[in-house]
Amino acid sequence: MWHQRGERLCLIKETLPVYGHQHSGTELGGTRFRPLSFEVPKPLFPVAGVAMLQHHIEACAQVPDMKEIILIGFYQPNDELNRFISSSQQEFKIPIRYLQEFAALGTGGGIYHFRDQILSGGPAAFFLMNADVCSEFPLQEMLRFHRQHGENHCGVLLGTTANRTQSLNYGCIVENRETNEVLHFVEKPSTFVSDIINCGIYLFTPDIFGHIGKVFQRNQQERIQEELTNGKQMPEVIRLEQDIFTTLAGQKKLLVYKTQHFWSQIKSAGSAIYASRLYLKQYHQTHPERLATNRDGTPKIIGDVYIHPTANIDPSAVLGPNVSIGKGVTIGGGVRVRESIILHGAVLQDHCCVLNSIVGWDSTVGKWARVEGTPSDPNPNDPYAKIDSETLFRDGGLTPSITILGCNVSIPSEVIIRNSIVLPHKDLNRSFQNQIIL
Ligand SMILES: Nc1nc2c(ncn2[C@@H]2O[C@H](COP(=O)(O)OP(=O)(O)O[C@H]3O[C@H](CO)[C@@H](O)[C@H](O)[C@@H]3O)[C@@H](O)[C@H]2O)c(=O)[nH]1
Repeated sequence: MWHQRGERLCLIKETLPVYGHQHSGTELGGTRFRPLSFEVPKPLFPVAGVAMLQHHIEACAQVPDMKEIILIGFYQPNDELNRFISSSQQEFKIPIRYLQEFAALGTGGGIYHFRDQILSGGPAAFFLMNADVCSEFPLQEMLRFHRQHGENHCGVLLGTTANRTQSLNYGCIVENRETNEVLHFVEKPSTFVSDIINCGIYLFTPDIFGHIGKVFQRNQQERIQEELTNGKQMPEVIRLEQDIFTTLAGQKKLLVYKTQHFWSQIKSAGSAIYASRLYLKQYHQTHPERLATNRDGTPKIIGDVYIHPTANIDPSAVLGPNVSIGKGVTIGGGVRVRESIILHGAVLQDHCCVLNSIVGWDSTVGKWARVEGTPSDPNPNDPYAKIDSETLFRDGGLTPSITILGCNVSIPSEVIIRNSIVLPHKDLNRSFQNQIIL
């Protein structure tokens, strides 16, 4: 059946409220990503030089017979998203469409709502991915695994190993080690369930919609009742994890494919710097042309560095490791940048130093200034540690984290900005430490 129809499509789901406005309830579309998500929807934020979503799209485009990519969100499409879609279509030679939900329908509700579009063309299976993850996206391996395991199951979940404490922040999967069937699935349990966690990357057959449909019908009764009693209209929210996986676990319907390759969530701005490091490392195999090299008359490069071809960098600057320099950035003499993302149009004046920071679009860092943050990397001594996407505040204070300059911020010469978040369009006149500068 697979080969006869041979059609596949890929969905990348993301809740994309317009520029970080929040929907009630859950953390959606970039609240922990502020102030950067004021300027650009989180999935378009550049990680290792390209939009976060481009990494998903590149992985999909490499799967043979991939026919289409659909992006699902409830964000009003704007010029930036449209430009991204059309340039990606051209570059990767694959149709890409954006489907807008009328409300946040939940991860299962969204795909169920658009099931006719997803199933048009009779796909044998489709991938579904969370937009806020970075991964090597072993899609072809998942496909092989799916084929090897016959036709009874309706989904393959990508799993990875986490340590016991951090596993509680994810969907936890208990598997039958011989058959790889999912025996139990618990979303963010309060006590330890399993060290195999859900990566938010799935391969489904169309049968998944039968299972979502049953939950939809059941909820429909409750919705009608609610409407009659309270006059309130409730959207058809269905959570893939709690409402579908938990029920299907133990029924031989779901399998888990465990990856040894890199994977991380991208929830906070700090995790974008970590994700950049992972992708830059991967470029050695996939895109060596994106990595800067040491040549005469160019800045000194240490480790993995991405530089947009339009950036103007003084040869006496020293960059890296893990640095991404965006379009049109200007970097003066003697500048040092390490573990940072410099967004397009930013200017780093002579001899300034930028460490563990994100410098926003069109911001300026003055001469001899120092912009520095605290990295939020996973514990390097624990092979299964994941990045902690901490909340902004802990014990009444700002959690030490990377420094973020919003767009069009101006840092004067010879000041130090440490562990701070500076909102857009600020003209600072002194040093700051551990502050949110509004
Ligand atoms: N289109 C759409 N997308 C949604 C909706 N709700 C959430 N999403 C998107 O789905 C992704 C994950 O949703 P979250 O609700 O933020 O869940 P999570 O805490 O990241 O946990 C999920 O991902 C983990 C891996 O990163 C998993 O371990 C966990 O089981 C779960 O799937 C994000 O990209 C989020 O924007 C919705 O109503 N509509």
